[in-house]
Amino acid sequence: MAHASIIELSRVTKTYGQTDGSRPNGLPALSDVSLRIGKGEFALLMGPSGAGKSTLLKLILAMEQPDRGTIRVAGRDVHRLTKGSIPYLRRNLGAVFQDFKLLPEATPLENVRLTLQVLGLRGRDVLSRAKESLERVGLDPNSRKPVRCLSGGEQQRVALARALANRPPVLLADEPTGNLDPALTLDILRQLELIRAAGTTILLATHDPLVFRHAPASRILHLEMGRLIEDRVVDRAPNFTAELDAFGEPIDALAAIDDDEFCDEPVVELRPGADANLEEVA
Ligand SMILES: Nc1ncnc2c1ncn2[C@@H]1O[C@H](COP(=O)(O)OP(=O)(O)OP(=O)(O)O)[C@@H](O)[C@H]1O
Repeated sequence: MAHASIIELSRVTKTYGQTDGSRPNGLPALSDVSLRIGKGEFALLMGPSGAGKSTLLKLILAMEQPDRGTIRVAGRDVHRLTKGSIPYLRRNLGAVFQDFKLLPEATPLENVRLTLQVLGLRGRDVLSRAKESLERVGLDPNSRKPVRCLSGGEQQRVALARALANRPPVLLADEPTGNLDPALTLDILRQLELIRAAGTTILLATHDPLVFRHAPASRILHLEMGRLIEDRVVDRAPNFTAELDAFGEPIDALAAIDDDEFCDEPVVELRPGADANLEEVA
């Protein structure tokens, strides 16, 4: 089925400055990359370490500038946006990076709520949206635990909830299952599939073969040495049950982890407007 494009790269090349530790000889991190991702797709960006996956995501987020080429999100060239429009772009793109930088002393709800405030949301909407997005990823919005007491998988879910709280049409995820065991990896994939089924376009970068085998992707993009060597439409029905049987773990492994013995440290209350914390979330 043809989709209208929501992300479009046209002949994009990106070289990092040679003085800051990039590849020798100024080899581009991305070389003449063109691709389109349709609305509602689940695109998997594969490739070994150093292939250029994070660079591609950062270019879409306008965190890096291309040397050449154009990058459009929902038809708008993200590198020609006025400064004032960058927050607009960020609001439309949810992002989960591996170093998800949650506030360790804050509860999941505080983490999500503060991010929404940084994005400029105010009023009653903030709390209800924060709660809704935690519920959406299967977490209890009323949990009083600081996130440092949560398991890796639970923390990753908080990061996902934070990226989704603003209901962005597109979710960019860079190794969102890094450091998670196989059962939790599959659990995150299941969450992502639910998010996609609710209408969010997903671009997930990974070099994890387990993710490659099980992500319910509609498109496989393969980068190597900065070049897009494969762009293939696939039709994969989500199926997490067979692999879980093999691991002998229940799919809802997180529910079992979430018990009070895990951490009994008190929560440090964050006051609304605690600016020192806001900077870390942004
Ligand atoms: N800020 C930077 N400055 C200089 N070189 C960089 C920078 N970021 C990335 N690179 C270089 O660009 C190339 C692509 O890196 P990138 O992080 O995009 O790859 P990746 O596929 O995401 O790898 P990984 O899976 O290890 O994160 C690598 O050679 C890397 O060393």
